[in-house]
Amino acid sequence: RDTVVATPAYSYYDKEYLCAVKIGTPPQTLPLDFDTGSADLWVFSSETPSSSVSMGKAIYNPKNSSTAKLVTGATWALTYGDGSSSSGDVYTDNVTIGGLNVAAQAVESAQKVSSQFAGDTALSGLLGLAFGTANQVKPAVKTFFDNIRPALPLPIFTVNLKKGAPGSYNFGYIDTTQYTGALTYTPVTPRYSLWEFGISGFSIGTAIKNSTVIDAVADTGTSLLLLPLSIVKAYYAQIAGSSYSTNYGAYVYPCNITPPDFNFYIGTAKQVVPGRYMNYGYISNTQCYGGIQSQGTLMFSLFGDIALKAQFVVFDASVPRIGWANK
Ligand SMILES: N[C@H]1[C@H](O)[C@@H](Sc2ccccc2)[C@@H]2OC[C@H]1O2
Repeated sequence: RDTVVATPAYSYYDKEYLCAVKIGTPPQTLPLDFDTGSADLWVFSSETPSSSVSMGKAIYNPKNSSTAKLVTGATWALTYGDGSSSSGDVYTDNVTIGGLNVAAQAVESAQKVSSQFAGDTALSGLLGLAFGTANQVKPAVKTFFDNIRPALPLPIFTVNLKKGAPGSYNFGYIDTTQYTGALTYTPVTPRYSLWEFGISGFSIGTAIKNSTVIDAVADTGTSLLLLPLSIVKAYYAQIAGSSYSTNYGAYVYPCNITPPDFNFYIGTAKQVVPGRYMNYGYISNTQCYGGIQSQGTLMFSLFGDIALKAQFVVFDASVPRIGWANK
């Protein structure tokens, strides 16, 4: 039974959520972005070029850990959906999250990071919570969740992100005080080693349900809610004064308007993303960046933080399946 606080970084628009992770002996604490959309635990380290390490950023230094061991010959390289990338070598070391400890967890040390990571002054790395088959270390290593799973009462973790406030990741149990109503589960098909599921339909504001199966991935490492272009257009058609900004490559809307709710259905259960959650930030004192954007050529929709922060979500590896509840 373990809980860890997820604090929004850049909290004026909740770009990402970071959790304190202790690595090494004595422990070195780093804020990591728990990412259900990838499966590698990598960190800024003493091996990361200093020009890529922003002032004050916490880094992992294996030389200061009596339990660090280099995994000879192991390497890793990642390119994420947003084009960011990182790569390096691998250590094993003690990793503790909340009260859960893995003695010889693979910790991937960054010897190279792309500009998106170098420019991110908040995070010190990522902790992947997708299925282990997505891990990019050669030869492959286990994810934190795969290592800790046998020690958990249930093979699950839950995600309770919040708008502009700290939420939590819980491992091994469901805290029923974190949601309202019922949890509704639907199967996960990990064909890309991701938490991929189907929604049975959607509705905008108070309109009736549009029954259409949509293939989606629950991704805590993605900030926005990315949907098929037809749905995105129908959504912004409900907001007077909204438009597609070629400057930003995104839909924007007048900040003084509260957008409609976006509702998605798990089976017959209606899951609500309130319109007040849709402001992803001011781009001027009148225009705001919409939280819903097009998934473009992606083969699935991406339920990122804009949707996740409105929900309580159970990532259950036993079936696998995913459970959703309003809160
Ligand atoms: N699963 C996601 C991942 O966590 C991020 S990597 C990232 C980059 C910069 C800042 C924070 C995180 C990237 O965007 C979508 C997909 O890839």
